[in-house]
Amino acid sequence: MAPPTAVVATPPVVHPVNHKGVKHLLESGIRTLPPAYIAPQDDTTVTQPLITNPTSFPIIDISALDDPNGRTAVVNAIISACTNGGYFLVTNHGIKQSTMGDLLKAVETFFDLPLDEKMKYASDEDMAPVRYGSSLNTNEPQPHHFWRDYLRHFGRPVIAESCHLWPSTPSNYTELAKEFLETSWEISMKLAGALSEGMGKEKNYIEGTLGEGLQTISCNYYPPCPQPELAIGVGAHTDQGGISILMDNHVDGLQMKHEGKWISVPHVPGALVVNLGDYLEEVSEGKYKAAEHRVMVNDVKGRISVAVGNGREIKHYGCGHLVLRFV
Ligand SMILES: O=C(O)CCC(=O)C(=O)O
Ligand SMILES: [Fe+2]
Repeated sequence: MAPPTAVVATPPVVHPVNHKGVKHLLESGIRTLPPAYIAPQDDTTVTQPLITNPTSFPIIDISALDDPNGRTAVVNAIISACTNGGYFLVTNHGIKQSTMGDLLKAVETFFDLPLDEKMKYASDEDMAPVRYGSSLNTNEPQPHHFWRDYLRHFGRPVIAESCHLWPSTPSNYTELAKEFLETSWEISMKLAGALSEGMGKEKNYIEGTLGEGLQTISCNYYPPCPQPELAIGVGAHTDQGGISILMDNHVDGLQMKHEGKWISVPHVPGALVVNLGDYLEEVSEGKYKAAEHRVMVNDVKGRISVAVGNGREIKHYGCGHLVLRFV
């Protein structure tokens, strides 16, 4: 009898990160996807029925949260959405629609800058105070890349000390990003109040566990992709932090997973997308769900999103410290 043949697993091919980004790659004239961008089929294929009906997506008007008569109904809606899937759309949240539009425009202008300008913000530090990059926020070798470029920096607790490091072009970026970060924190804390009540705790319970807090803002650009069925903008993941608040330019792509099915997030003018991260699931002992989500790409129109993660102070992340380099 022949001796059994050992089955040796082939190590995954790892690719160095392309710091210059997907937009630059596209502008170099590629017509087909470089192999490094081909995602495993399970990540990209729609294996489960995809629900696109906007009416099945929770939309919560939070204007009555400060009104003693209307508060209970809003609190219950927030608790219900966060117990079921950990995501919802929020309206009447206090961020002006003009601020949202202007910030999306400023982000688009940033990604349209010549590569040299953007590369001024490229960094090898995961925790650099500002970072232009592509794919994931890491320099570790990756089996495949995501079809996404990003600009990422911190808000709380270091806005005042670090905002002079943020992109100076376009000139209105800093003011708009500051406003979006500060208001996102206020909205998150209102939501955290409702969620604390849902846990039978004082309104400020969750906020009290965050210490001085930590905010990251990710401005994401997903250019049109020559072979969108092979690539993924961002693979399925949950956010690490507490409450993430996101807006986009109404180009499809973001999907939430609910009971094994991917649901496309609908576009409602002026609304923000809220999704809970791992910490909210942890602090609520599983009552609230961290929402698994991913971003698909298309071959027609670039998607831009701005996402703010609002979470616990940095010492809880086990990932070192903010590297505040004053350049
Ligand atoms: O761009 C999006 O819609 C989502 C981005 C995202 O999930 C993230 O930055 O964690
Ligand atoms: Fe995310």
